[in-house]
Amino acid sequence: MSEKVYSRIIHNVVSSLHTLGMSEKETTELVNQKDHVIRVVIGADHGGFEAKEALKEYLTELGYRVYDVGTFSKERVDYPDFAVKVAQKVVSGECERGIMIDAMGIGSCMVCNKVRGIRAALCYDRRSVINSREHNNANVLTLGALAHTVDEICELAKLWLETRFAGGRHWARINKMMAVERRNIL
Ligand SMILES: O=C[C@H](O)[C@H](O)[C@H](O)COP(=O)(O)O
Repeated sequence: MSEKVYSRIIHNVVSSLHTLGMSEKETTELVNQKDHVIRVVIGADHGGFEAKEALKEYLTELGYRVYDVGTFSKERVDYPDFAVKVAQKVVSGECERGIMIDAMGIGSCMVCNKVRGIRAALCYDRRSVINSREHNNANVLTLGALAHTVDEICELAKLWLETRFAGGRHWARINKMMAVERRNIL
């Protein structure tokens, strides 16, 4: 079985267990087991290019398998072209998480959240990073290169990748959030 298919099955099974009545503690423990991040997809527009290059090196040194979907120069590009690639790698199960950097992080967040299955969070400090993982189970992080130094971007990305979903009361909210998405599709 391919890693992609396996990831999708695990995700669906864990989500269903809570819905079917598994206790919060058991579900959270199971989520934490599967919440181990190995593969991270990163992307950027021209504004985030330099930060993305530094982040790629940093995350690789930390031991992550990093997939870079571009952009690959400072030439002006359109952030939706890269944000959607990041989002697709996450929903396909090829990567557990995605990080997208543009000038302010806003446009990329908007694009990623239009892809079914994505919970993208534009974060701006350690507290928002932790909240986006513990409460919102964000699977894509967007950051603004103009809002941070490269070192800050690396630090925020590391914290985000290491912070686990808290489960518990947040499960019901995530399920309601995803139900909104399903209703919009129908
Ligand atoms: O939210 C969008 C991002 O901040 C973009 O990086 C930004 O709009 C790009 O603008 P410009 O083409 O002026 O560099």
